[in-house]
Amino acid sequence: MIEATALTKRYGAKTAVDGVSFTIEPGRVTGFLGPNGAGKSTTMRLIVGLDNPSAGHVTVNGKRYAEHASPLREVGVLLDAKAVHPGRTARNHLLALAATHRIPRRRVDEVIALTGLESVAGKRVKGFSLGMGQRLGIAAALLGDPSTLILDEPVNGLDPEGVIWVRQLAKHLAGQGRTVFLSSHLMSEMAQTADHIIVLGRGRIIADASVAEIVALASGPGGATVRVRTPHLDRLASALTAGGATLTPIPETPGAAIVGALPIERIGELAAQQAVVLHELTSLQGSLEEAYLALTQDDVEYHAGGAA
Ligand SMILES: Nc1ncnc2c1ncn2[C@@H]1O[C@H](COP(=O)(O)OP(=O)(O)OP(=O)(O)O)[C@@H](O)[C@H]1O
Repeated sequence: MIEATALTKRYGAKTAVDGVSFTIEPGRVTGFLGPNGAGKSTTMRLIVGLDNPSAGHVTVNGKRYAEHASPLREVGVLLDAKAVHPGRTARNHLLALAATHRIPRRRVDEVIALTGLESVAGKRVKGFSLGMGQRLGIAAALLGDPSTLILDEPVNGLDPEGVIWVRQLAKHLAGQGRTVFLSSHLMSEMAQTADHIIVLGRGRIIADASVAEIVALASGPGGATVRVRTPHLDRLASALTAGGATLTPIPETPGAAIVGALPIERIGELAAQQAVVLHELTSLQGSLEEAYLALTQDDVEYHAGGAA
């Protein structure tokens, strides 16, 4: 179990993590979602004592990371898969780690097999692809057979087969009663992997709930989340926000926006009243990806009168 209380990290004037409190429970996969720069990596570094908090505290199984007699046996961590001596072979890297933590050699072979690295274990790490490096990082995290796993962007660089492998591994480890905490910016991936999700935005917790609850939360009172696309977004935005809707443009798709707090039928009716042509009107209930977008993009939200 990981418990953070009012955890804060400031770098000069920048507050990377801003008074965050959460509990990561054992026996389930908890996803840590947030856009780039939200503070996910900083939070993970604070958990494992690679950085000191400016305020607040965080414990793993009731103690600060550094207070554990053998941290590698308590907490397995993948933070930066490139932090490996490039001239060493994968097996020697794992053997060196095992030796410093009095972990038996046979455990090295076990994690090599578990992570599918048998064919490259004797090769130097500097020739490894990003995906192979990620597998080696996960092998190192598993070495001490820890009850808590913290993996920062573990599917980064993996091929589709590797992504499914990480997904199954995370679920399997949680099924054994371990605490599994994974970060990602891939909402669709998290929806398939995590039982519980914490969404971080600009250093603060936006949501801490099950996938289903997060989708419902983003839908807001009075209606599901709906995606619209029109050549006349400004006119539609005025009509919808006047009708009580929230509207968040999707920057990558001109004319598209996520609409909340208004039923899909009412959105269609208001568009018709204003003679606004719709190229798309889609109900997004059930899509964590769109929910996440609506939750984290509130800074570009149209408000009533703001889009005339
Ligand atoms: N050592 C540091 N010195 C100064 N600022 C930092 C430092 N580390 C992180 N930051 C800043 O803190 C904020 C949070 O960064 P962090 O890396 O934790 O975010 P993240 O959610 O993990 O994003 P990403 O997915 O891009 O890594 C960013 O604005 C970042 O620039």
